[in-house]
Amino acid sequence: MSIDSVAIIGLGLLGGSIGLAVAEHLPGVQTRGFDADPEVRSRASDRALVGEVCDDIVDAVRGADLVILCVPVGAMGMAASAMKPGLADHAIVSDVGSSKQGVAQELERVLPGHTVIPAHPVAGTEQSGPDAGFASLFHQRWCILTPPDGCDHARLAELRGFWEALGSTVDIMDAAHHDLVLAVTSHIPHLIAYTIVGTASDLEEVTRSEVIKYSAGGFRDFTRIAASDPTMWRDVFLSNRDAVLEMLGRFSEDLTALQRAIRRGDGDALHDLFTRTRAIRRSIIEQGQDDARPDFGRGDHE
Ligand SMILES: NC(=O)c1ccc[n+]([C@@H]2O[C@H](COP(=O)([O-])OP(=O)(O)OC[C@H]3O[C@@H](n4cnc5c(N)ncnc54)[C@H](O)[C@@H]3O)[C@@H](O)[C@H]2O)c1
Ligand SMILES: O=C(O)C(=O)C[C@]1(C(=O)O)C=C[C@@H](O)C=C1
Repeated sequence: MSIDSVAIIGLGLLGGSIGLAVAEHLPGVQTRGFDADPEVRSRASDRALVGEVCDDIVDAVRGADLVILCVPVGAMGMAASAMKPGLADHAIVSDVGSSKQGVAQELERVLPGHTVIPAHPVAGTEQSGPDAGFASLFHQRWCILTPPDGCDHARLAELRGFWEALGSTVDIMDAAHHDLVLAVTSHIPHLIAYTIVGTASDLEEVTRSEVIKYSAGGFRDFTRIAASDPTMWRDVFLSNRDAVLEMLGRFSEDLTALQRAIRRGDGDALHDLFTRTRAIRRSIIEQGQDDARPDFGRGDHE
């Protein structure tokens, strides 16, 4: 079996980028797409995000070898259920959701007997919608596959090959482990950004518009992350609740330790931590994992 046709459900940042990346890297592969929002469908047609934009989800998935759900994690089950009547028996059903355990359970429940292989391309921006997608989003980025126990090796290899063709490096992981790792590396950083920007805007009453006016450096970076899509992130925190709460407990303890170091004037503790974290940043850059987005750092990203 090979992947000759792909159906993309949800034509926003992720879905649109997959469509454009397939056109660029796998020109022989047909793409069809569907989005629940008619305005998104219209814009997706204008931008030719997929070969054919369908007005009906069942038509979009009919006969497709691979179906990729690119909707918020809270909408995965509903989309899977709606597309079910058109789904071919041989199709691989995958997704791009930012959390994996809940999505996997939902897809297995709705589509028993189908080949479900959840995935998470660890690639994105704070932008969303059909105008946000670009073909190189997955270049030099990880894509984590979380196959269920007993997953067919050949089907897994097909999905791996698909993501590698789009420029990603693929890793295989258990869904629970994925959710714990991503809670630390992605979900809690977003929560911190939402918090700091929210706190600053609450303070604005007191400091007038100074918070916005002087937000040139660190705070500005936080505002980029805090501009991320509210629906997507609401769903991520609801679906990855246990891992996020576990890691948040750990984070709060570390924050309290820092608070104590500042109160006690313990400069060594502060300096030690900041030295350790600077080394981590440097090792990320040395491994060539710095931001690969095409417009990042050019100043027109925001
Ligand atoms: N944004 C990121 O940085 C990023 C990165 C990796 C993974 N993800 C994951 O990718 C998924 C999509 O995120 P995005 O950033 O592309 O969001 P987006 O808002 O840009 O696009 C999502 C699209 O899904 C559509 N949609 C919602 N419910 C639907 C349904 N039931 N049927 C059909 N269409 C429906 C919406 O109309 C919207 O156009 C999410 O699960 C998210 O967790 C996002
Ligand atoms: O770079 C960003 O703006 C992102 O937020 C991308 C990011 C991340 O946290 O790394 C966000 C959510 C994902 O599921 C994967 C990638």
